[in-house]
Amino acid sequence: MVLEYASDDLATPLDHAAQRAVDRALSDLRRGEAVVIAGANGRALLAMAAEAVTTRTLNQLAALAGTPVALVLTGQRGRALGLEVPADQPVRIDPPAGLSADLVRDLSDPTRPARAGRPAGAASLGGGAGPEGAATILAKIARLLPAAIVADLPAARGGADAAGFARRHDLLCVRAADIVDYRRRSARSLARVAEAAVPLEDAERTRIVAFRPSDGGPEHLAIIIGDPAPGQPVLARLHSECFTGDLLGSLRCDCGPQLRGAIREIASAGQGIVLYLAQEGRGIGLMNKLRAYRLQDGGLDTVDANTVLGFDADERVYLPAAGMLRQMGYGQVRLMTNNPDKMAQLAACGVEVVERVPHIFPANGHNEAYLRTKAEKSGHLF
Ligand SMILES: Nc1nc2c(ncn2[C@@H]2O[C@H](COP(=O)(O)OP(=O)(O)OP(=O)(O)O)[C@@H](O)[C@H]2O)c(=O)[nH]1
Ligand SMILES: [Zn+2]
Repeated sequence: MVLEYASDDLATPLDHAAQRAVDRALSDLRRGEAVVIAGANGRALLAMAAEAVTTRTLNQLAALAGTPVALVLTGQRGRALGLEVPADQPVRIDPPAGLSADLVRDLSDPTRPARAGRPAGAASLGGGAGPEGAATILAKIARLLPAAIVADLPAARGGADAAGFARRHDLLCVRAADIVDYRRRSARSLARVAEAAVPLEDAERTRIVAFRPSDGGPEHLAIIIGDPAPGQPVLARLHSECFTGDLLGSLRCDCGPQLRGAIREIASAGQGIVLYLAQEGRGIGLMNKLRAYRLQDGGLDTVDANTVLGFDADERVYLPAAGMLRQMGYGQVRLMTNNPDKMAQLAACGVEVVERVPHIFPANGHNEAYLRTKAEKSGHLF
């Protein structure tokens, strides 16, 4: 997922109302409630997270909209179900026999015991995301399975005035375009909120600077070791949160050694920065990462497990990282990574990568296949 830095990003004022609407919609979605998503040309949908659906809420949604409910999946999930559809376009499934809560769960969650077959009534939605695509993006940002139940809101029912319909039924109305823009805007609203010295076992001269977006989105940390000079290339590690590896010492990945190793290496170089980014599970969230592990235990590799769940192989965005570095005065980095995509994305977000510093740790008896897949499929340079 590439979200490029746009040169007018810092100049245009943040649309707080748009960000607030998306943020509130995220929380409604996570509670299993419906939201109204307004697209272009007066099209509007009622949407609900597939993961939270029950027979009762499915029926409520259909009654409220007065139209049949459909399931929206990502193209990745559609392909995993045997549909010949583009991976990057949403798929809408209107089964002729209707949808039950069990069918919704089986089609959207590959960790369920019942293996879903190829669904009937599926159509790929080309030509941009539209409100259906926005519904899957909303589910992703909410760290849910990337699937939604939707029902068209006909004009006669209030679809032409989606905001009015939402108000009458005590629902939130959010614009599809604002959902699509949410992460880019959120990164732009990051501000330093707290800072303290935190001497570490391996790096005593360490400060932690905490960043928070003004829209209630995820908070990220800069771990600053020594006194790296602003305006000069800084030795930096962009570390994606990994609860299992960083905190518990999980042997399924290489994150624990990479985090501690980066701190040690930067301390011995004298100065540098570790950004600790809230993008657990390559951006799919911890719950979904555990689902991906489950699929890996069934034989899939780390990339296929993500796509079978309906995600891209890597859902991370680096705008927050770039924004933090730039706010602290660092426009150039010597990046500790084996991942060429990380370098390209940081560069696309306006931070120059002047050098790649390899960041390789030995396999541990459990993560050989994981590391091999990163090299073979994700282009990691080991
Ligand atoms: N979805 C998913 N995420 C994983 C899996 N294993 C580890 N992760 C996550 O992957 C991220 C670790 O990636 P990083 O080490 O930052 O980056 P990288 O792409 O490996 O590149 P490097 O900079 O070379 O380390 C963390 O967010 C982990 O939680 C997995 O099997 N599935
Ligand atoms: Zn990990």
